[in-house]
Amino acid sequence: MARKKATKTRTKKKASRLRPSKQNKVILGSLLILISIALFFSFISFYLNWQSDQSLLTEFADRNREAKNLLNKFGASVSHFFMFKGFGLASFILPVLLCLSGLYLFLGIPRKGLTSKWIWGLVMMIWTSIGLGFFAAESPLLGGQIGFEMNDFLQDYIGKIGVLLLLLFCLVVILVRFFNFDPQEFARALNRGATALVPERKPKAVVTDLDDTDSEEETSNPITLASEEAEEDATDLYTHKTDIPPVTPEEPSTEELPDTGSELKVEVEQQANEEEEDTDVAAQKLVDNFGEFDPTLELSKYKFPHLDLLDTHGASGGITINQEELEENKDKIVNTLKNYKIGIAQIKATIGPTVTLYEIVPEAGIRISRIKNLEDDIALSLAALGIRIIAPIPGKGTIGIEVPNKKPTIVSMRSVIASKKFQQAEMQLPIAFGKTISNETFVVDLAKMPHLLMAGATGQGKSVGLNAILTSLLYKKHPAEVKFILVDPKKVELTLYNKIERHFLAKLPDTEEAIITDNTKVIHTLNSLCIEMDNRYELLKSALVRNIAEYNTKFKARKLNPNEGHRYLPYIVLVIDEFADLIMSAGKEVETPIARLAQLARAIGIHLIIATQRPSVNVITGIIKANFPARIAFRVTSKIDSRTILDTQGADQLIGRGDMLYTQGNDIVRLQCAFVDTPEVAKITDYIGSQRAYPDAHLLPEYEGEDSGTGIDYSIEERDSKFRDAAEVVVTAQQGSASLIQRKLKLGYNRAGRIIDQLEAAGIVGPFEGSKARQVLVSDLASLEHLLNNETKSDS
Ligand SMILES: Nc1ncnc2c1ncn2[C@@H]1O[C@H](COP(=O)(O)OP(=O)(O)OP(=O)(O)O)[C@@H](O)[C@H]1O
Repeated sequence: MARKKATKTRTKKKASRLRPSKQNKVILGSLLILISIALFFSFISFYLNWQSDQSLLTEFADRNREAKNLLNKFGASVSHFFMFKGFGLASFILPVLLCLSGLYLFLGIPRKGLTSKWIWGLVMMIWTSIGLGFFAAESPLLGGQIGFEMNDFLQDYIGKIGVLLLLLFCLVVILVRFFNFDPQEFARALNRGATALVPERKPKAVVTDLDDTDSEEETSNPITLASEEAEEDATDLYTHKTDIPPVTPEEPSTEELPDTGSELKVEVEQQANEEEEDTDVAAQKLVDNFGEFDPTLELSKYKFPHLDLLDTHGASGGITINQEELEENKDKIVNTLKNYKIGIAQIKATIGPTVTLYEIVPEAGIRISRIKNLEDDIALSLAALGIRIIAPIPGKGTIGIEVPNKKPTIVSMRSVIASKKFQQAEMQLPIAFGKTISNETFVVDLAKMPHLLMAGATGQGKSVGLNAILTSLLYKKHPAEVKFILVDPKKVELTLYNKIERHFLAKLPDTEEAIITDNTKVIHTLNSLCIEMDNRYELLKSALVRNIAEYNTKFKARKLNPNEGHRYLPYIVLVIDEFADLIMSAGKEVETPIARLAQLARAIGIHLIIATQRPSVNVITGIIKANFPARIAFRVTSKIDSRTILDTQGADQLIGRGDMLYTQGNDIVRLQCAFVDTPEVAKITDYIGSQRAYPDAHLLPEYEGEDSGTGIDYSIEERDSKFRDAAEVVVTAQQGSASLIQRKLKLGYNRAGRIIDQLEAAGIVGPFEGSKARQVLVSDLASLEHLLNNETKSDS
């Protein structure tokens, strides 16, 4: 054992001895620089004295003879070898290369790229030597013996013109590959005209910019310069940065920027750049060779559904204005308010598809609460259902009274999909919900919501709303970009989407149907989604990005290696149609994973849409509500239900048939949901389903059912006093084993086993997996804290 160690250290020592130390690099570097200087001078003096020194070449050992070369006999011999026998004038490239290598070593510059400089240097040496041999065949000293002989050799085979063409071709290769010469850029520069090429101009611009020494200007300088000159000229950036200090002292206002600070900044930036450079260059090469990664390539012929699959539902597009109705309602409002001694200074109407908004400005001195209290009286005098009073309208100094139209206009899905707003939406997951009260198409991004809670009494338009969401996404997204998980306990609402299983749906491995209709499968799917979420977080972490959009951009730019597990991540949208049914029968088993997903899944592209008929507190629990800021309320039957879903009343005053309120945290917007009928959905799914598909639905990670463990249901009070400590140990170590808890907390085996069961019941560790340690379902301490806090809140 000891001997092994000794040999190991010996080999290590050997290896480090072979690698030149810092001092040795300086010594070697200076030696190379000095040799290059010696060669340079001896080459120069060779041209002046070669004739007189020629006779000495054979008498190198004779100490009495002296050469005229600056480096005496050594200089004369070496120069003769390189200049006369070798490459002629092109030999000057050699000291340049040696000097460059010396400087790299001396200054400790990373040797990346030096080899290619040597290769290109040698290529240029040969090319110049042949070129000079060709053009100046009568003075052999210019091309050297190699140039002359190679010329001779080539001419024997391809003739003079052949050699000339070959030389020209090599010149192009050198210019393009080594000097990055771009003929198009050159042509553009010529086009810019002579004025742009006035030599004084560019440096002047740099100086004025630098004079400003504004931090923003500093960063913008290299960009403008880089685009005008060479794009990847990193040294340029460096030089401009170091140029800054000499200019700044003249400006009194920039004194607070000390020299050392700016120097430090340059160093740090350079290091970061260098690290990234490697992957960036490799990725750029891949992109150059294969183009950006295209996730849609597998189904590249996929055709998006077209507008004709949707119906107009008799709506011509605009809304018909009934002038009489308008006047009548206005008079009624004014008279009712007059009866209560409320004067109106101004009244204005905005006509929407289902309701008309009358905006009134009361006379000075009238209290808003008085109008609000008259809601029922106004409704009575207008003899209409669904009157809603908004006092005041946020952002405006007016009071709004919404009165339903006698003849509502259907907002067809076709009209919202065709709208410019939806077509041009630059959103990750655009959804066209319908139209606002002022008849504008309302488009929101599901990715920003990031989860949606939808409630409404039966028959008020929930299923149509869900179809509108799914249709919006089907019209905008390629099958590679988004996947749906559909939970449909009623078994009839979402069955049509079965046809697009292999295009757009995701499911658990080894399951027949992608659309989930029974509760155990829902629990498994939710837990599998949690695993997918953790996997995605791992991927994001290793890619050093914060969200799915950045991750996918990086993946498309080929900066992430698929061999390391990276893959293009589609968005996943989980739709649960009847949540009440689910939570009533499965309780915590459903609530816990949903809460976890809702809390954590936003950044990694998993979004939840939950719809329920019964928006009571035992269905929409505190923990769920807290994590679903975006909510939609269709008509509900009581004010309490409206409060549960929206935190305010209003949903009880809606008129049904797609009339809805939408909130994303602050304001509440009244919308008319777009109408998409079942035959239209059938047409869309048929259209998509008939196209070429993936071999299978998108597969979610496997989840081992915890059938044996479902009986464990510890309440919070029953938990062990060391429960929290144990949870922290398990999450920190990311290892769910009883023996770990036993060791760390010094507990007996039975107690540790009990705690593990409690951790499982709390959703912190996964189920028992035989000999393997249990999977830890919480990724870090912050998430654990969050989970436990929410648990206590929802319990109280
Ligand atoms: N946006 C809309 N525009 C016009 N009519 C609508 C709209 N939404 C719903 N309706 C009408 O209301 C009926 C019921 O809608 P829907 O099936 O969506 O209700 P639901 O809330 O899902 O009911 P349940 O909970 O019983 O399934 C539809 O058949 C349709 O006639």
